[in-house]
Amino acid sequence: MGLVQWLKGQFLCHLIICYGFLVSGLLVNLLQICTLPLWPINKQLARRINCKLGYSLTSQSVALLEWWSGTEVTFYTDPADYQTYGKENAIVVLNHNFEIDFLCGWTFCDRFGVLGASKCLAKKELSYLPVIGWMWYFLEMVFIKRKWEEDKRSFVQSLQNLRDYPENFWFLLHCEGTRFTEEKHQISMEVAEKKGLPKLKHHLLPRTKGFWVAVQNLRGTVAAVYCCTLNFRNNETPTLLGVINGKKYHPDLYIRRIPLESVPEDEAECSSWLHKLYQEKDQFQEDYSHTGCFPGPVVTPPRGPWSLINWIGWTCLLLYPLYLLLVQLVLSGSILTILATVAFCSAVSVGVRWMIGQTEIKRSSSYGPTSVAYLMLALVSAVCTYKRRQSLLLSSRVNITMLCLMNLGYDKLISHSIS
Ligand SMILES: CCCCC/C=C\C/C=C\CCCCCCCC(=O)SCCNC(=O)CCNC(=O)[C@H](O)C(C)(C)COP(=O)(O)OP(=O)(O)OC[C@H]1O[C@@H](n2cnc3c(N)ncnc32)[C@H](O)[C@@H]1OP(=O)(O)O
Ligand SMILES: CCCCCCCCCCCCCCCCCC(=O)OC[C@@H](O)COP(=O)(O)O
Repeated sequence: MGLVQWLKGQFLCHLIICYGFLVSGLLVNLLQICTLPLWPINKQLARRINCKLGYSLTSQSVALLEWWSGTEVTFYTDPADYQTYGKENAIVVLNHNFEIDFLCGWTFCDRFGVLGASKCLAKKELSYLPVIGWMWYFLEMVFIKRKWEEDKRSFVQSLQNLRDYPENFWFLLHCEGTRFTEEKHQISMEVAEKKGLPKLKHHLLPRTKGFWVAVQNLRGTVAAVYCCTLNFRNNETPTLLGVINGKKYHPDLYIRRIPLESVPEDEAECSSWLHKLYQEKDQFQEDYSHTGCFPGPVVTPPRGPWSLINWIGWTCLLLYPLYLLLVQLVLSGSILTILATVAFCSAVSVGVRWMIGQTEIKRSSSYGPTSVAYLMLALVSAVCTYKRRQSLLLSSRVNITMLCLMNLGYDKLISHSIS
């Protein structure tokens, strides 16, 4: 292992990275608050400033991925479509299997100059995330509780607000609504079976309402749907901690541009259209698992220097006061100052570790399969692991129990808990 690679694994380096991200993030949040008085006077200017501030923070993670870990996303796309990227608004549909899929998405945004303005349909919990979540609030991200009756008004309103957005933006939708786990996949395929839809091997069944509402409300604003399919070579399971440790991953991203006019307006037709799209995406993933590549030529724009320049700029700016503080600390020899510094470093480290935890699939929400069905499956897998020899017998027993419950009229309860 080279010296540089060794350094990338050191806690002190991680502490400096996290300190820079957290403190610059809080400063960005503060500056965003300062734009509040500008909104009623010049809303478009306030939005543009927020895009720049957003870029300044988000691009740090792009720099971390591209320059620190050396991860290079390979883009597969039609060269004719490539010409339009970054020059129009788009709805992006992306699979949700990996802990760093948002980072790879940001790289794509950065390469085409839409990183500061990029948006997504995100679960409400993410809006409370310090630094990132607070920043998103000012960038007019759309947050939902994933309960349609409670969401529909604010969802439509947030989409309508984007109609006069002053910068080109991409609006990311993970139609699966949650990250892929084996349990969720199993339940989701039971729903597919009930609905008479073909089973998917690599995706959860997409939830179609959000996509339809987004398309309907953004017609005339958005020019196309970008169907994006992400996978990693050699069955890599990338993590944000891996990236921070300087581990290099090999993501492949296949992008297809679909003009918005070809998406049906009628809700039922749009829903079938999306299901068909996911069946195609599933086939791409299946082919990828055999061939190790996506269809279409590789067209990868070169990585730009700006994310790195911005990152180095912030780090230098913030390390200087930290350096002064440390010198002061050594000179003073005061136990109180030393304790305060240790407490501060610990808080930074714990805070960022907690944020990183939000990206981990093992901490994924129980959205989708819940209560009865989910608990049953969890129970089955736990028991199966513990008592391997009896696993077949037990799982079939639980399946029989579920069938009995359905026959006893608990069908509604089970399908409600599934949804
Ligand atoms: C590569 C390029 C990248 C570009 C990047 C650009 C920008 C990046 C910017 C930021 C990056 C940040 C990344 C952060 C990511 C955060 C992502 C998230 O938070 S994902 C979670 C939130 N998002 C969603 O949930 C979106 C998907 N969901 C929907 O759209 C839903 O429709 C909904 C709006 C939430 C409403 O859901 P609801 O369930 O109420 O309604 P639906 O009609 O859709 O579904 C009901 C329907 O589904 C059936 N059902 C039941 N169980 C299941 C199941 N387990 N799976 C599938 N379907 C199920 C149920 O029977 C109902 O059927 P029916 O209507 O027939 O009765
Ligand atoms: C220089 C940069 C340093 C970086 C230091 C690390 C900082 C930590 C960054 C935290 C970034 C947080 C971005 C959160 C995005 C998480 C997206 C996500 O994966 O959400 C999950 C939802 O979609 C679905 O939720 P589940 O139902 O699966 O539950």
